[in-house]
Amino acid sequence: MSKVTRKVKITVPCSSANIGPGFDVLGLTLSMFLTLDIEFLELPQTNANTATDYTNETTLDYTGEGSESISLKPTKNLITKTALYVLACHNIFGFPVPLHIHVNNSIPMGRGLGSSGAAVVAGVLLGNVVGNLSLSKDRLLDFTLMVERHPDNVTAALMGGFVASYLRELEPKDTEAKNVPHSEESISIVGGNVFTDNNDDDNKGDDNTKPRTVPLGIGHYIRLGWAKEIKAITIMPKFEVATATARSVLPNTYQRKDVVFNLQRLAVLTTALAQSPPDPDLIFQAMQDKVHQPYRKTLIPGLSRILSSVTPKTHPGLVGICLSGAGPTILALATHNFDVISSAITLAFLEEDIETEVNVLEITESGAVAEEVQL
Ligand SMILES: Nc1ncnc2c1ncn2[C@@H]1O[C@H](COP(=O)(O)OP(=O)(O)OP(=O)(O)O)[C@@H](O)[C@H]1O
Ligand SMILES: N[C@@H](CCO)C(=O)O
Repeated sequence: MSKVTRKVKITVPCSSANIGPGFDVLGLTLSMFLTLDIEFLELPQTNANTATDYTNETTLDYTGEGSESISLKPTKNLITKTALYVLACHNIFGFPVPLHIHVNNSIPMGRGLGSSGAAVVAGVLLGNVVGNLSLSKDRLLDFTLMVERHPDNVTAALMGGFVASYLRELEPKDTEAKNVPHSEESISIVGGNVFTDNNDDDNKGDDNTKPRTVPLGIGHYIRLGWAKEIKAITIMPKFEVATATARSVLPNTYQRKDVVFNLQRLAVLTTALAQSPPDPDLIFQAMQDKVHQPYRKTLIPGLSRILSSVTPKTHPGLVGICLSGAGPTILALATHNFDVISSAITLAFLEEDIETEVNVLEITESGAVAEEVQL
């Protein structure tokens, strides 16, 4: 057994994105977490002076959601390959010390609760800690946004609370860099450099020994107010919808009236959710959407019926209802009557032969944190 020289704990909250009309804009952190317990192990005496890459000596173990499917290979796992990418961007190729990382994940995958965003944020924090990079939170955001290009989940998971964000438009040379891992496709890392699994030919002529420079200030965000009375009920169907699939059903162009519909509601919603006491009728109407939910109903049986039949009038206590992220989870925002509201949605899914898991979650103020743990 190698001696443990340092311990760090990383905690990242789950997140619900879009909140109705705020497609790729709004994110809200909720009290369900991904944690990493990282042990730094003593360098082996034999090669302490020569070796610099301890990726192969780094081990992962994993409990919780995804324990049966997630790769424990540091070069394959989304958390560790994101960390390796951040290190490579700072000319550190591979983990500079052997690590043992225990991952405990409570965030179900492919359900619209930001599991991939949390994994990416955890990976960026891991790279920052292991490489002693001392990056600011704003700079950490740049790296997360290179890996997950829609900012809603990752910005909320990193910063915490109810957050609106947008991306600076990037040059094609930045977005096409082949050494950037992507949270929504299969990739691998060879010798500290990242390649896509799918087509090795894509990498020909691309110099992967030189890390790309990550542009500064990719993401911009603002934390919004949240009325303390409003809690989040998540009604999570027991099937997955990959974000990539849920994005593939969306159109490439929209009619002006649909865009205006969403913009009007989004502007009202960002303030309405901060007002105390909340106005259910205003919020419910402001959470309507014509940009993503109508197209995703083909992937989620019962979605249209649930969104139109559970209202503040039929279910007092409800203030708003929407698809959480890319789905299939339904996010019901409510001040009281949580059981009645969640039962109605559970029943509607059961009528489609779909079982669900219900949670009443708090909105977390704090985003991702990395803390030293006393030995
Ligand atoms: N803890 C984790 N460790 C490693 N990989 C993870 C982890 N969590 C998620 N992933 C990866 O992310 C994928 C799920 O990402 P996807 O974007 O499809 O769903 P989601 O993030 O849960 O949903 P949404 O983005 O709508 O909130 C998983 O299949 C897995 O590849
Ligand atoms: N805004 C994203 C969130 C999912 O990650 C979407 O709806 O596709």
